[in-house]
Amino acid sequence: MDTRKIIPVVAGALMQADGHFMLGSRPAGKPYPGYWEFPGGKVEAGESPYQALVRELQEEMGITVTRATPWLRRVHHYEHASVELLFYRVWAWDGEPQPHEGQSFAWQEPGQLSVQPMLPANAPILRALQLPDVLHISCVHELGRDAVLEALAQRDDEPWVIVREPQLDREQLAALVGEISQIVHARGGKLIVNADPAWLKGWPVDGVQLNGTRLAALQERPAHFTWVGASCHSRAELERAAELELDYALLGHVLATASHPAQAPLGWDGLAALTAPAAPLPVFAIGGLSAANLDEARRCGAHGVAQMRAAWQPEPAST
Ligand SMILES: Nc1nc2c([nH]c(=O)n2[C@@H]2O[C@H](COP(=O)(O)OP(=O)(O)OP(=O)(O)O)[C@@H](O)[C@H]2O)c(=O)[nH]1
Ligand SMILES: [Mg+2]
Repeated sequence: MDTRKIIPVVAGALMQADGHFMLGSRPAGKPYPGYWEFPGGKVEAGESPYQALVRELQEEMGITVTRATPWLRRVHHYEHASVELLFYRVWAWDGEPQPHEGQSFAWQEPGQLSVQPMLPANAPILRALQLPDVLHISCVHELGRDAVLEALAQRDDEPWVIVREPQLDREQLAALVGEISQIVHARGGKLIVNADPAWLKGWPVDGVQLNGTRLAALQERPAHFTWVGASCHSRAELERAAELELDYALLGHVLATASHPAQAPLGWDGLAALTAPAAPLPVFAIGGLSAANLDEARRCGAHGVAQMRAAWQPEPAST
């Protein structure tokens, strides 16, 4: 075990509306010069992490952060130091980024990095930026197959769909997944299935979603899937999912939902408490939510939201 002091660090991903984000190069004279990172630095004594973020981005790039939300937490042991990194996503700021320390800045597209090398601790963070804002969870057991397929066919984005239909046997699930795959993949989306990973061999899927029981039984991340998520309800489950290096967790339920009438919802405060100071892996808030709850979910430490019934119903007019 590493007994060295762990240095608290904050870093911010400046976000554009289309999902592009900014990296900066580390200046000469610091550890890992020339490596690309999210701008930020060490938290000073007496500062909150958020205050440190605002100060670092002011000092290093001359911008004033006006809106940022906690996103991911990660401990990494370098040869020069052990660090606990709190990553924020920065949604709004005043001023134009200026290299105050001789660095370079580059806007990057998720999954298509044009600069290198990256700081070693940041691989999972860069991968998290490929995740969408919203996951759509199938609801055939309530709304019927036709309603779900029709709603999907009408989408004009690249939807990430999780098929979760515990009432279906393996053969029925395979048939449904085949149909949904055609629509999702024609749109450039991703398809994840909540089932025994062993069932999914050879199926046209991009990932597997593990329920709590499967997560608890797992010794390592299931192989052969690009994306692996888990359904979590507690801090212990979140930590376990992060240890297994899974890609995301669904965390809920946040609001009262028809599918879990007997259990009390977490509420927004409960969600924030479970992720504070930042989640160990990307969290999608779930439970009675829709895309309209995205800002609130992010304020409470989530990466995004997972929507179930709302995914297949016409979107309410925005207010
Ligand atoms: N800023 C930043 N630091 C990161 C990231 N990822 C990561 O592992 N780190 C590590 O966290 C530490 C941050 O320190 P820093 O050198 O930026 O600190 P600083 O701005 O306060 O610099 P200073 O102490 O030279 O004034 C370094 O050990 C760095 O390697 C990242 O994305 N951004
Ligand atoms: Mg720095």
